[in-house]
Amino acid sequence: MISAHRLTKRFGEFTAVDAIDVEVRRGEAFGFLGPNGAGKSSTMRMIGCVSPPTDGSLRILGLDPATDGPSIRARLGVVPQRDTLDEELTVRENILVYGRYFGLSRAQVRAKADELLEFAQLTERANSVVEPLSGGMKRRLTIARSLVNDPELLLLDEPTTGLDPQARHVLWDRLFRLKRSGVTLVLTTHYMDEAEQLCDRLVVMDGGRIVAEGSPRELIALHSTREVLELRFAADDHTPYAAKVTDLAERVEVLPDRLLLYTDDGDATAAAVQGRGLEPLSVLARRSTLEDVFLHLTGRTLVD
Ligand SMILES: Nc1ncnc2c1ncn2[C@@H]1O[C@H](COP(=O)(O)OP(=O)(O)OP(=O)(O)O)[C@@H](O)[C@H]1O
Repeated sequence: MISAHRLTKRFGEFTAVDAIDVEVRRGEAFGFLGPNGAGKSSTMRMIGCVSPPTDGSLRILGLDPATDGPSIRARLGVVPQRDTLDEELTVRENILVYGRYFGLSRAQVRAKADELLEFAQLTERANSVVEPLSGGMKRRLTIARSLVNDPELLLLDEPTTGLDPQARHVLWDRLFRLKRSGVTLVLTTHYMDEAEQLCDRLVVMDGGRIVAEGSPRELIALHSTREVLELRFAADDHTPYAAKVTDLAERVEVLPDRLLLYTDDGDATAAAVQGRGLEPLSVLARRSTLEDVFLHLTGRTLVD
C-alpha cells in the first residue's frame, strides 16, 4: 500500500523527515509513534500527496504521488490532526458536501451518509449542527466523512489527541471495526497505549528518523524487560536512590518523580528493595510498555 525508500522532507536547512524506509501492507494497521516534532505529520502529509518529498522515493498504492496525486487521493481517506468540519452545517450535510467532492450522485451520497452516520454512532445527531458536539463526536464525524469514497487506505493523524479516555475507547472500537472490514489503517500517535491497542506494526520516530520497527510485542521483547518496578520516594531528586538499587535490576531510569527498575520479576525486585531498608512512598510492578521502549531508545519520554 505504501512503499517509501529514503523518504526525506526538508524545510530550508531543517530536516523534518530524514531518509526513512517504510513498507505498509494491505489490511494491516500501521503506526508512527513518536513525540511532538518527530516528523510524523510531515510524513503523513507526503503520504497523503499534499506535500511533495524533498528526496527519496515514495509509492502509494503502487502509484507515484508526483504524477498520480489525484488518482491516489481518490482512493485515500484522510483524517487530519485538527477537525476541519464545517461547523455551521449539520452532521449529515458535512458528509453530503464531502461526498459531492468525490463525484458521487445525490442518491448515492445520501445512502452513503446514512450508512456512515450509523457506523459513527451519530444517527441521532444527524440533523444537529456540528458546533455543539463533543470532541469525540466531532472526531467520529471526521472519520465518517473520510470514508465517503470507500477508501482502501485511511490516514489518521493523531486520531485521539485531546479526547477523554471514554471517547478514545469508543474511537478505537470504530477503528478496529474498520480494520476488520479490510481497510488499511496508517496512523500517527504519541500515545503508547493507542499504538499498542491499534497497531499490528509500527515504527518509532524521533528527530525525523526511525529508531525501531516491529510489532508492539516484538519491540517490547527486544528493547525492554518483561516487567518494570516503579518506585517513588519522598524526594525532589531521585538520583541518589538510583545508586542504591542499581544492582537489583537490568537497568535503572531516573525520572523527575520516580525510578524505573527494569526487571523480569517486579515483585521479587520489590522484595529486594524492601530488604535494603529503603522505604519508597509507593511501589508499582507493571508490564513493560512502548513508553519504556521509547525511553530506552532515546533517553526521553513520549509525552513531556
Ligand atoms: N511547514 C513547515 N515549515 C518549517 N518547519 C516545519 C514545517 N512543518 C513542520 N516543521 C517542523 O518539522 C518538525 C517535524 O514536524 P511534524 O509536524 O512533522 O512533527 P510531528 O511528529 O507530527 O509532531 P506534532 O505531533 O507536533 O505534529 C518540527 O520541528 C516542525 O516544527
